Amino acid sequence: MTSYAPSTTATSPTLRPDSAHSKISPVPTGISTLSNGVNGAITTSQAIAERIQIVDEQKQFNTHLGQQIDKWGLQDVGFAYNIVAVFGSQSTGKSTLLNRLFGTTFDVMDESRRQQTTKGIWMCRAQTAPLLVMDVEGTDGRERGEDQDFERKSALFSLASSEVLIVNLWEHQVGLYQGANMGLLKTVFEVNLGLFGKREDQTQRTLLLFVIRDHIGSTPLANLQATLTQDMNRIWDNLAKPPGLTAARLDDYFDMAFETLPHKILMPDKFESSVLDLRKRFTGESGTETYFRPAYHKRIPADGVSHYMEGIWEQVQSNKDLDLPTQQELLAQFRCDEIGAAALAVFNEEIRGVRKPVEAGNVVEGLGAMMATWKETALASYDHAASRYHAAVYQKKRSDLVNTIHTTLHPIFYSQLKNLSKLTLARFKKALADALKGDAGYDFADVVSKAREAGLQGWEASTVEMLRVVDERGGDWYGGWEEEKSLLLTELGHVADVFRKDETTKMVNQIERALRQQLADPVDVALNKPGADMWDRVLSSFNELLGAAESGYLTKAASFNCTEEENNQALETLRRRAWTALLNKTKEHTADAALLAKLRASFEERFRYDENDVPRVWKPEDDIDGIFKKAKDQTLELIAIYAKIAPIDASLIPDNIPSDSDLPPALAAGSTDEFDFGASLVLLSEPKQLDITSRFRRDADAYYVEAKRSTVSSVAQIPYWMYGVLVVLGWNEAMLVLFNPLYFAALLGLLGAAWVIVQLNLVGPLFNASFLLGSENTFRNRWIRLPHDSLD
Ligand SMILES: Nc1nc2c(ncn2[C@@H]2O[C@H](COP(=O)(O)OP(=O)(O)OP(=O)(O)O)[C@@H](O)[C@H]2O)c(=O)[nH]1
Repeated sequence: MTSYAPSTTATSPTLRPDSAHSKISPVPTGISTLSNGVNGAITTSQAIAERIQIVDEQKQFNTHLGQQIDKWGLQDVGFAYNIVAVFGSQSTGKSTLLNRLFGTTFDVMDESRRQQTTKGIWMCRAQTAPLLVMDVEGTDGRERGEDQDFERKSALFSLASSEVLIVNLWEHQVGLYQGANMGLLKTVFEVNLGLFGKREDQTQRTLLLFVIRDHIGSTPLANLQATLTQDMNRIWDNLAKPPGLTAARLDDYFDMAFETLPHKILMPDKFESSVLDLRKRFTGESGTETYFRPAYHKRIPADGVSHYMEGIWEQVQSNKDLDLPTQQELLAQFRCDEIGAAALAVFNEEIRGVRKPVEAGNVVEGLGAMMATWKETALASYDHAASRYHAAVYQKKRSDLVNTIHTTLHPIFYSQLKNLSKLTLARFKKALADALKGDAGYDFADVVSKAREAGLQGWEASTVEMLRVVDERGGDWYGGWEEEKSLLLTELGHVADVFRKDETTKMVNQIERALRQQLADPVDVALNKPGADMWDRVLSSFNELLGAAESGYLTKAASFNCTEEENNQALETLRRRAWTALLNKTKEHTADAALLAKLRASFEERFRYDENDVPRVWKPEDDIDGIFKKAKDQTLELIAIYAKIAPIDASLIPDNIPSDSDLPPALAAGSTDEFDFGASLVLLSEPKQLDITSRFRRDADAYYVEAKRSTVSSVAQIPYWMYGVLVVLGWNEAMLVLFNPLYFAALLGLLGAAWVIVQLNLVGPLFNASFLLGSENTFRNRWIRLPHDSLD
């Protein structure tokens, strides 16, 4: 079972860090917190003092190692850390040495019980340096008996991860070739050959640091070193080496260093000062060279150490061949995936904010720059942590990450493209509408080209910004972009066509309106002065104005980029409308009431005025009948003139006014009745002419009767003798009235009424009323009695 000791407090009261020696404290005083120096994170001394059993007695690996490394503040230091492991016989003061050297908190044996304390493999962080220290269970462990399996596995494990292997031994063990240490060294050399022997690149080395304890001083270090070197070479030479490595030498793989420490109990002061000196060789204090050389580093980034060690231990445990390059590659794959996933999680969180609005059809401003930033941030975060791992794996996973980022961004890119196209089209429409709002004075082609140019430029600027997110691998992005651009251009063309049609129609309408106004006066003048050349005058004006309108249209249409067919259609429409306008104008003049008024006026002019334009006063000797007949005949001739547009000069009749049968169905469909130019020349049908003729005759007859009556009234006189007859015959009646009180009273009443009428000025109105009544009766009687034919 794995165990995890989170604090310095020992789990057993008998197992406590050695603190008996007050001169050198395991935790340097005055240091309460430490910065790991990489990301500025502060790690407390309490956290640093924590230890962890990474492999327990049951040979289980502790999966909390990663968390502990993080707590020690080493997660982000990359390669800026070191690992040292200690080996040696049981109870040779290994833990004591490590605690003294590095301020670690490994358990130290209780003197009174003398039993093995370190079980499995423990790890601590050094107090003053980014150094991981491994305390390995003592070899020849009494509790494990003859089980050499753990010794081999822990040696393999330590060699695969540590830079420096401290071999801890008593002075008296030196030269004992058959001793436990020699067995340990043999194991170390064997597993080292298995691990690093087959590598072509033999730069991977390990430092073997022999620390000779309880050195009395009688045998100098040089002699001890020579003995140990001799022993090791002998072990190396006797080693059964794999084929191809028979010539391999010990110093091809190992560097050696030797240190002695005085007796801890007998020479405590010397012991402590020697430990202090030794510590400097690890920490580099006082500028001394350290034991840690780059060639010893196993090149495992600190954040991958736990996973790497777990993998190594798994391999070691299952007795499989431990292939470090494969382990490093596996670690790289695992860590690069983890780092990539973390970077992607942040990336996905960032794009979440724009995904909805873009999918809802909105354009997100500056999306290209945002996309680039998100991608850069994700890759920078990936590169920062993953670039320390196996180069090929790092590159491959980076490429996968880039692809995932592109795939995630692609739908957003595509939606943004579509939204930008929609926005560009809307802006294009508005720009055209605004520019064409005013009166003429704009060049349509110029307006369209400028608006299209501006729209396209904006679209490209925003979309190209997004394209920068992908490199040459974003082929589908570029393809989609090109496709969308050509779609947009087609759409812009359609919109411009619609506007051009509208503008053409508007222009034709304007020209038609102007033409109608210009046509009104000449047509009025001509039709109010009827005569044989009346239609010549009308059509001359019409042709002149239509010609001007047509050339006006063509001048303006030059800027519309219209096709010839469109121009022809527009001109045909214009001609047709101009003709309709002319017809409408003439119909105003040939409407019943208007035409009758014209005929009456013409007749009156001829009948009631003489040759000198002086009004006629009819006398009995005048030839009323003759004058009447002539005036009437001349007036009746006008009806035929008004009835049809028929100029004397037939060439004045336009020959390019299209009938419905000449027009394409789309243009002809607007009218309800089918238009035929030839038929449109006839303004009054035969029945209509007869009707007008008959109505005019009645009016003319009235004039005739009036003329006749005026001659009668001018000759009527009462003879004077009639007044004498009236007095003689009425004498009796007058006397009767005067002398009869009743009649006399009635006479007085009548006189009174007459006086009132005179006073109220009612004489005139009463006279007029009685005259009109009388005239009406007279006319009615005469119309009834006078047959029309008698007047012809
Ligand atoms: N003579 C002598 N005794 C020492 C020295 N260092 C430590 N001791 C004593 O040796 C005993 C074992 O010390 P540990 O540090 O527990 O030894 P260890 O090798 O870690 O023991 P295990 O972990 O059980 O293998 C303790 O009682 C220490 O006080 C030393 O330099 N000389």
